[in-house]
Amino acid sequence: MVRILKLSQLSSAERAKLQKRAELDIDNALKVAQTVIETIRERGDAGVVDYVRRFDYEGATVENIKVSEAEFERAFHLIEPEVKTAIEQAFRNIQEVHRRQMPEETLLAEIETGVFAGEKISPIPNVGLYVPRGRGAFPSMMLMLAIPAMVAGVERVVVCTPPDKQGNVEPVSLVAAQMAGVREIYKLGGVQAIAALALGTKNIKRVDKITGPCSVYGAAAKRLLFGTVDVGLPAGPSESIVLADESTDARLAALDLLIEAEHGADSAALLVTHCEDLAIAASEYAQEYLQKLPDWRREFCEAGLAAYGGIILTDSLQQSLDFVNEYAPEHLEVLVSNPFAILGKIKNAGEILLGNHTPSSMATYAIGVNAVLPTGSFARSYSAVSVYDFLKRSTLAYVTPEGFEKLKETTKTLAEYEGFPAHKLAIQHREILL
Ligand SMILES: NC(=O)C1=CN([C@@H]2O[C@H](COP(=O)(O)OP(=O)(O)OC[C@H]3O[C@@H](n4cnc5c(N)ncnc54)[C@H](O)[C@@H]3O)[C@@H](O)[C@H]2O)C=CC1
Ligand SMILES: N[C@@H](Cc1c[nH]c[nH+]1)C(=O)O
Ligand SMILES: [Zn+2]
Repeated sequence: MVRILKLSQLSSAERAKLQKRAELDIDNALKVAQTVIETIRERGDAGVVDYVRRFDYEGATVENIKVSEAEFERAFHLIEPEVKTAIEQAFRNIQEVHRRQMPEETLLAEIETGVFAGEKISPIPNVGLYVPRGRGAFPSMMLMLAIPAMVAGVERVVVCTPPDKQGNVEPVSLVAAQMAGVREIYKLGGVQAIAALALGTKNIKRVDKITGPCSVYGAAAKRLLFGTVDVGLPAGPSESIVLADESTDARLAALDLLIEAEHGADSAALLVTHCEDLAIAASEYAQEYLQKLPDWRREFCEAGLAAYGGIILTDSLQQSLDFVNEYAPEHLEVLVSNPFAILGKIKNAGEILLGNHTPSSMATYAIGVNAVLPTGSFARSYSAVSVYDFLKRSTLAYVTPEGFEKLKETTKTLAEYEGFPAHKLAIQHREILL
């Protein structure tokens, strides 16, 4: 049985534990990350290689941690035709979604007569993408990161992704990277990847921004290197809420509960409902579906559902919605009778998936929406990865002589009040010089 927790009977400590998710366990990873970062800072490429050897691939050398042309080529021979077709459809949809996101390059509007203001959009010049590979292969994440970066026009896109024990990068990820136009890939995972990208070494030029989901080790490295590099959104252990009412098919609720649960023992998968019959039925179905998973994935589900997840029984749909908004899940599936009717009440969620035909696995692979999403309650303020992660905005202004006349007194008055005489002088002298 998947545990059923009655919300009104939870102590504030139990609610806080649910809310906090697996971020609880980052302290140990921070210690590991600190040592690795210091070593890489001092020893550069040699330090990077030492840690690849220790954590991922014993045969790593300074030369072979970069994916070679031969490896790119070989990946095309290793991919199964149906996987290639699937990647191609995913690619098209992700590209289409992100092309539609692209804003106008320049925006300049007349704010008052002769006063033009707006912004100019430019890509970030150097970006590092982290594509995980620990408890799964993630070519889908390669697409989700590389496509918006390319659509945004980033000049240098570098990818780090862990090698397997034989030193190989997962081949479908290499095909996906090539489709998106990425050619600079290093076989680095966890802390050594984030540190190399943030600090730079002789062989790996530093980047301006790193983005991509990772386990607790990468997350710890990002936390320590915040300030050295832009570390993007916090995208950690997967989490989800399936929101259900009395109309929901308990089998769908149970199936979708397991989607996020299977990522790892640190995943938080919740089913939230005010309907007790549904809660009990979904718990039983989930138990049944768990038997269809291989042992290691089932064990992930069981551990995560017992520690951070389960079924939350509320008193009403409104209380369920309040819980959702407080929790701010990465993924939210709305399986209630009329999902559009409650859309306006959903305030905090990385992704909102409406109705019975929109399971989160489809959003991860095929719809085209970005599946790299904020976790750990950061959906309260962060958004899914998008072209905006790879763009920055410069404000832009142009004032005509007529506009200058309109703004000069205000500028002088405020400069005087704030005590900045040079600010005022620049206006006063213009009145004489121009
Ligand atoms: N929020 C989002 O949008 C997404 C989140 N995810 C999450 O990202 C995470 C990916 O994690 P993983 O699959 O584990 O891949 P990962 O690539 O982040 O982790 C593997 C790396 O961790 C390092 N590592 C492993 N054990 C270590 C140790 N004892 N000490 C130091 N370093 C160690 C190794 O260098 C290895 O390369 C999962 O939690 C998954 O749920 C995945 C996709 C999307
Ligand atoms: N659904 C995942 C992403 C994923 C990629 N592959 C499988 N799952 C997430 O929550 O973040
Ligand atoms: Zn997933």
